[in-house]
Amino acid sequence: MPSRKIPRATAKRLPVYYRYLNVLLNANKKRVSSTELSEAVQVDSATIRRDFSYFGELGKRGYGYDVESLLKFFRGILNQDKLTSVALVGVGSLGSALMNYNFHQSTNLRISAAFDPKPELANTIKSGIPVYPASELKKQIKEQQIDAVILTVPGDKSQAVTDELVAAGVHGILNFTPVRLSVPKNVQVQNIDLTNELQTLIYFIETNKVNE
Ligand SMILES: NC(=O)c1ccc[n+]([C@@H]2O[C@H](COP(=O)([O-])OP(=O)(O)OC[C@H]3O[C@@H](n4cnc5c(N)ncnc54)[C@H](O)[C@@H]3O)[C@@H](O)[C@H]2O)c1
Repeated sequence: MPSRKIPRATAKRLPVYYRYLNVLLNANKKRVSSTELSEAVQVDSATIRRDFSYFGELGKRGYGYDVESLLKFFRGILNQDKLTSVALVGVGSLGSALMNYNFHQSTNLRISAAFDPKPELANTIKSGIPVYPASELKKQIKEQQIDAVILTVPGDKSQAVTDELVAAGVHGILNFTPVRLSVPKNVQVQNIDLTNELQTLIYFIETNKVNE
């Protein structure tokens, strides 16, 4: 798949489209219009058309989009065809919950290694995932060729751990810590901030009430 520069907001919507297209496929639907898609995924149809336009001519005017070919196309982009191993760093409350979840519904993502400095956790298997001592971080990440990491360490440890991850060759960090990490240009950081999400939700609840 050639690499294309697409806006981050578009990239974030792709898995949403992908999941809904799978629902349509399972319901034996052959095609979908951008209006139908828009209602189902709650993204306005102009945005959907613009998102899809980054990937060339995917649909035909008056026909809509062919569900199967769209899915095939997105599967390629989202790497759904190959198993992606990620590591988790920081096996505390949040880290343990994510390990227990381990993307069971997804066929292509799994946490294949976890790291923590606590001696009682080192070299154990937790939720089916090997936990290595933090001192082995660099070695294991390199050996297992892990590209993406879920970061669930305490905030004050996050930058030092990030520097180690970058040195080990990691290219993406899903950052659950409240710290804004500093990384080189070739490393992507996706910040997950539950407070932010909740505040956004509350904002929309209030706005909807005003418009009711
Ligand atoms: N984004 C969110 O919505 C959200 C929600 C809850 C917590 N958090 C954040 O997630 C992080 C984890 O929270 P928690 O409640 O699970 O904390 P926790 O203290 O239970 O777990 C942190 C774990 O990191 C380990 N650790 C410390 N230094 C490490 C290192 N160098 N390498 C690997 N592991 C190391 C600790 O031993 C511990 O097991 C915190 O930064 C917290 O602020 C974020």
